[in-house]
Amino acid sequence: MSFPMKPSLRKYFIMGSQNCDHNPGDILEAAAKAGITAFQFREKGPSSLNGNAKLELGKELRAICRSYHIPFIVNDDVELVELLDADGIHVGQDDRSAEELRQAFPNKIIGLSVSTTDEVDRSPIDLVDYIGAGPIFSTTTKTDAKAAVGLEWIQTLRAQFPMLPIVGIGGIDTKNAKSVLEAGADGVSFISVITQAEDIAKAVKAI
Ligand SMILES: Cc1ncc(COP(=O)(O)OP(=O)(O)O)c(N)n1
Ligand SMILES: Cc1nc(C(=O)O)sc1CCOP(=O)(O)O
Ligand SMILES: [Mg+2]
Repeated sequence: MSFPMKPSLRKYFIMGSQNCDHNPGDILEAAAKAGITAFQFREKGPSSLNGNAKLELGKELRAICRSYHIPFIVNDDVELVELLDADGIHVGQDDRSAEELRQAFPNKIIGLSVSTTDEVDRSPIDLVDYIGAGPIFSTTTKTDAKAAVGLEWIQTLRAQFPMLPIVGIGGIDTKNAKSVLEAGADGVSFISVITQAEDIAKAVKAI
């Protein structure tokens, strides 16, 4: 299935079991029902699952995305992309290169993180489908996140790449999401604003 890139980035939810204090499938189902436009399976960091447990959770979350017709993107794990027939993969500067991924997956969505102009200069931007720009605001969800780069980073990227699909990430919540779009992003990606929400539907709609 193919997905239009910019609309898919509008409300891009990211999650792994390590982010959840109750069933991840129930959280994704509630978020999908409420209108998220893409999902990234990011099973990573302290207390995350490995091996078969990761695969089984991935299968469950993949099926939910299929039933809501939203792209299912895997973070980092190339093998899992194949095992789950994911719609795409998101990688950072220290992960598998976008060149290799484009060769392996000519028709899948490839997302790449960029946080500095040096990273942009080193990256094959023309080979990827979208870029993740962040952390826009400070975040405690990713333990090795860089210092916040601010909304100026979105403005800089948008000026350099007028047509490129861009999604902001890091510390995005119901109050500041609009400012990320106003700075020029096509969408926002977020974890804790949903996994820690008392009312997931209300939070997705507010974003
Ligand atoms: C949409 C989006 N943007 C950025 C990231 C961060 O990717 P990366 O820098 O590879 O860090 P990890 O997520 O792998 O810890 C992302 N996952 N998604
Ligand atoms: C996975 C991730 N990547 C980031 C980056 O800046 O590249 S920030 C981040 C965590 C985002 O979680 P929250 O929405 O809870 O702040
Ligand atoms: Mg990564």
